[in-house]
Amino acid sequence: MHKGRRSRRPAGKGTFNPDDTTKVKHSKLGVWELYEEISNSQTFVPVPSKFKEYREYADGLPYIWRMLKDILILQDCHLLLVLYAAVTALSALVPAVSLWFSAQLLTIVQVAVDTRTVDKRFLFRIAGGRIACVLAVRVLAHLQQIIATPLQTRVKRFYSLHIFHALARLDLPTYEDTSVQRQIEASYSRSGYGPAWDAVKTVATLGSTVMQIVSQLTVLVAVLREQPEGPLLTSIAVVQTTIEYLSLRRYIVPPTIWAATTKNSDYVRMEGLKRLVNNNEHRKEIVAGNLGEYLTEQYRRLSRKVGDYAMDFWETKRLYETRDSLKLTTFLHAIVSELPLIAFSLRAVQYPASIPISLASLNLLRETVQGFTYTLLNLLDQTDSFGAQISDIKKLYEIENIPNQVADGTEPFVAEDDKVPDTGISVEFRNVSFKYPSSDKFALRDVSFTIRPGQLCVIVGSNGSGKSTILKLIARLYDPTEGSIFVDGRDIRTLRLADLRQRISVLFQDYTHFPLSIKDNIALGNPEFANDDRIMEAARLGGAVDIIKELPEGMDTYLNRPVRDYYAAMPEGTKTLFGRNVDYARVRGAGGMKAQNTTSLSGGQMQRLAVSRTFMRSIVSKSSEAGVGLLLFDEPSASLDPAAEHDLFERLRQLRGQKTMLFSSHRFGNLTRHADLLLYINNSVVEESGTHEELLKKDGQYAHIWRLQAQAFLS
Ligand SMILES: Nc1ncnc2c1ncn2[C@@H]1O[C@H](COP(=O)(O)OP(=O)(O)OP(=O)(O)O)[C@@H](O)[C@H]1O
Repeated sequence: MHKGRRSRRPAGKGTFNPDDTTKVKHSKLGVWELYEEISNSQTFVPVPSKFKEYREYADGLPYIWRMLKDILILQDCHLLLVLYAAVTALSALVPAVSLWFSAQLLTIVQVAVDTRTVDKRFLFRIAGGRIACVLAVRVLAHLQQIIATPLQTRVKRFYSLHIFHALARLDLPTYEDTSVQRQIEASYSRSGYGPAWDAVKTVATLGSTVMQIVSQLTVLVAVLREQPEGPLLTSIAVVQTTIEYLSLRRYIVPPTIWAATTKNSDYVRMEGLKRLVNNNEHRKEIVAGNLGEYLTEQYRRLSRKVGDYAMDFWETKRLYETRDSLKLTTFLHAIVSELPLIAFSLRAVQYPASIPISLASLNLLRETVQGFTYTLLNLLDQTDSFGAQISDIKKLYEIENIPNQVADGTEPFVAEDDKVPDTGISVEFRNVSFKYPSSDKFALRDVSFTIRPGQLCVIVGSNGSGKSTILKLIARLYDPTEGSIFVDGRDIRTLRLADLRQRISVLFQDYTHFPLSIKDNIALGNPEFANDDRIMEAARLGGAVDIIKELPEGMDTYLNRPVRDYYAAMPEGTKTLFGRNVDYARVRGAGGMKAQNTTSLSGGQMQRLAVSRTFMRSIVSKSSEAGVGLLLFDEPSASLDPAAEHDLFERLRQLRGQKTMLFSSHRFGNLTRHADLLLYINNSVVEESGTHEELLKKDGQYAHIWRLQAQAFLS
């Protein structure tokens, strides 16, 4: 992501269509195509166009108030905040004091011209005062930093927790919703300290800028009033300030909405080749395929073809900006900024007696105008970004209230008297159809079936037929588009989600390995119930004990360490560091480098760990803690070898007791023969259902595929 200025307006509504030439300006920068929204605010109309924006921000103000209240109750933050405000206010006053000293110097010069005498003590006092001002700026800036550090860390910690909680509670369709994703994104600011701290800083800077302007203006008016050329000086100051502001603004304001892409296939290919040789993942193929020379030749050819424009977007943009800066307007600006000097020279010719004082006034004026321009510019800039920040803060607080799309039910669904039910849970699908939120296609169409308590049901079907979807709907990750699902005769939409999920255990086909230790990965199957012995038992049942023993840190091993090691300039002989392999490709890339942080296991080994987690949840907890009555397994044996698969099914059968079990599989055999109910699903529809024998007798698709697989096995 671009580290420069952020676009200062919050993302608006509507869409950005690069092909719409009425609204979007297209330019070509080297290999890049830049599309910029033609925005009215580009033509400088600051005040009226901003009113609408400000009104929008106004409804974010209550959130700022809430933020301040939240920050004030954090440990010591009220004191720190008061100190921070005090130091900021003091720093804001320094320029005016410094200006006042400059004016005093002017008076001394004036007196000297008139009387040919200098009050030396007064002069030293003033000079001392100016030096003190310079020192004060440094000291105050340092103090501000010292106070800000603990403050920003605490604010950041507080809001990290806030965001964590807001995210952890989101359900799947809500989390996948792009508008929700955008809202989440806004709650992280580019500065890295979160929108809350950014806003605090902006409020402080805004206040200090206003103070600076008012105090400087007061001093300036007081000083210039006593000058014979007062009105002339003031008008020149205003003109010059405006010109400077406008010319600076031209460079500072980026178009609000823009996009850049490259359609240069040679450049894209070049970048692809670069990644290919830089990434360890592909090294095996490069070496085995003897691709080194070929790749270099390709790269050389492309590099020659694309030429000097083979630059990333920001480099290209900088290049073009440098060229733009040579425009006529920049020359004009340079000339205009010389005007005061010319005006005063002419004046001096006219009234030679006023030369020293005019020059001194001119100097004072120039110094002030400079400071003034930047302060003013800052103020306008800050009100802009402050508006955007208000809306970010609003989003930050609103993520707490994002409603989950799968609405919670109200009825309890726990075992009566906290006892584990002896029998499993029954499941019924009644005319269920379902489309994923992001898709127009039905993943399930009019599916109806009933699994009685304690039955073993296997759903078979080809890839993409809808097997996993059935399991996801039972766990209420999504709600059916049409029809209803019942567990123990009760509509799952009426049941409390936490209760429902507590009584179901699911092993997903696309299970993921959490970036935590193996121990945590297993324990999270049922964290409240977990202890070392139970985790070990779950690992044994999942067939993962041998794999874990092989690992350097056993149960405490992180397969994906979420925190990277950083190192630089390692001698080439250092193969491992902190027990992990040193990644030289990354060391080469930059100074301090993130290190390789994965320990690889095979697909089957990973699956055993995932199965152990499921055992932790469903089987180990035979006592009342979990009360699981329904086990859902989505292709649990897909990556297991036949012996491991056989063992797994044996253990599952022995341990499941009376619980209802539902498997999805596209392998026929071991499991399907033992099933009480088989559902053969094809193209989103349940086409056949019954026991293995019944379906063989029926001689339909199931029988056909069964015979195909049996033949393959026998031949
Ligand atoms: N998150 C999703 N968003 C949109 N479409 C999806 C999503 N997940 C699955 N689908 C689509 O829904 C249909 C059914 O998918 P499902 O995962 O239930 O099939 P499956 O029978 O389990 O397949 P496999 O044997 O490959 O696991 C497929 O067409 C798939 O592309």
